[in-house]
Amino acid sequence: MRSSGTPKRILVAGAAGFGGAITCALVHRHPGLELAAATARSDAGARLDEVYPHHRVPVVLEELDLDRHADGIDAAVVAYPHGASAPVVAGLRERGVPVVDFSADFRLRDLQTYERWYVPHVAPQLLEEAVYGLPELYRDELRGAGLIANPGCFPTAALLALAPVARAGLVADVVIDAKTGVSGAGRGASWRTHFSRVDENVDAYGIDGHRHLPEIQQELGVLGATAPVTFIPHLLPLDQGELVSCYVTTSRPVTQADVDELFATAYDAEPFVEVVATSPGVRDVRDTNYARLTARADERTGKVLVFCAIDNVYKGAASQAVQNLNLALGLPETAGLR
Ligand SMILES: NC(=O)C1=CN([C@@H]2O[C@H](COP(=O)(O)OP(=O)(O)OC[C@H]3O[C@@H](n4cnc5c(N)ncnc54)[C@H](OP(=O)(O)O)[C@@H]3O)[C@@H](O)[C@H]2O)C=CC1
Ligand SMILES: CC(=O)N[C@@H](CCC(=O)OP(=O)(O)O)C(=O)O
Repeated sequence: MRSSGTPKRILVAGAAGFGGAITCALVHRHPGLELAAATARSDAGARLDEVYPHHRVPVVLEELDLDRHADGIDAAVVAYPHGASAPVVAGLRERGVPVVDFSADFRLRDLQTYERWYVPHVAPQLLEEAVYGLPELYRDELRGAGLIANPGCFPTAALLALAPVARAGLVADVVIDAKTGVSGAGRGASWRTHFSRVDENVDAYGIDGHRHLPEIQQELGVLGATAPVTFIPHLLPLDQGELVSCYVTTSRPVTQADVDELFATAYDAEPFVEVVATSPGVRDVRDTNYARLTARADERTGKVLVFCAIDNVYKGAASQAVQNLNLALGLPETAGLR
């Protein structure tokens, strides 16, 4: 770690992926950070602005060499898929490097739950030190953290929508109806995300259980809500953007004034959560670190309805990682993000 006045040097591993590339762009333009190196496999040797011209980051992608790349850096972002991330994160932690991990490898505190939904864990010894990287819930723990598990995109939106009502002990049952663009699936093409299948189409997926369900349940549990959760994502013909519509059956009657007070108390001081009166849309938050939400007490049904829009690759991944880096490295939380 170097002196506090100089820019903090950041390694981005997995820089040729959607999330990694945006992280490089955010770090490149950040007043307090410097892109020390960006690594990739298939695109190694190419410049990032050849792979993604619109990000305009003229850095040459290199093959990851942990000994070389971990030397002289202040932190790393690992933007790999789950399973591939854990060994690299472990290697960086062994070398004393603070890490923000994009994958699910360190999000679930219970090893058995992780292995039930994902793959056998190769670095379970690090689970205990990992901090769940949702700054609105874990700000104090994120300051100076060594390992940050950046949340999934759906859990980010759903937890921001539900935290005020969960904390108030109001959740008796909740349905989370989520919509996402295809960039959430990463840069690898598949039939599921093929233009010819997605264009002019909408469908639900993960209806027998999506891997973000245990993550949402874990964090709602920390907030005191252990009620049944139904979570169903839908794929839309969008590139970036995510909207979660949450239908909460409440444990006691609530008025709109109650709901307004809960959300104002939770978010009035939050730099990246906008509580608005009108229905938020994904365009309202595109390419930003903002979560934009509205909450209603529905007098006809007695439910609380909360709608939250984020950009899945920004607040759902890359810009949230930078918010977390800012906290971990002692920089202003909003630096490089507005
Ligand atoms: N896209 C999104 O909206 C969100 C993504 N995430 C998470 O962020 C991570 C990255 O996602 P995203 O950027 O979308 O994914 P991409 O598929 O676009 O990028 C992942 C990158 O990881 C690299 N990679 C894949 N497997 C390995 C491996 N075994 N070893 C080393 N590198 C590997 C690939 O590198 P190469 O191209 O060089 O082969 C690829 O560029 C994932 O964990 C994802 O779940 C989280 C929230 C939202
Ligand atoms: C469209 C699409 O496939 N979206 C992804 C979102 C993944 C994500 O963003 O989160 P993780 O970091 O947990 O992978 C999905 O539903 O799995």
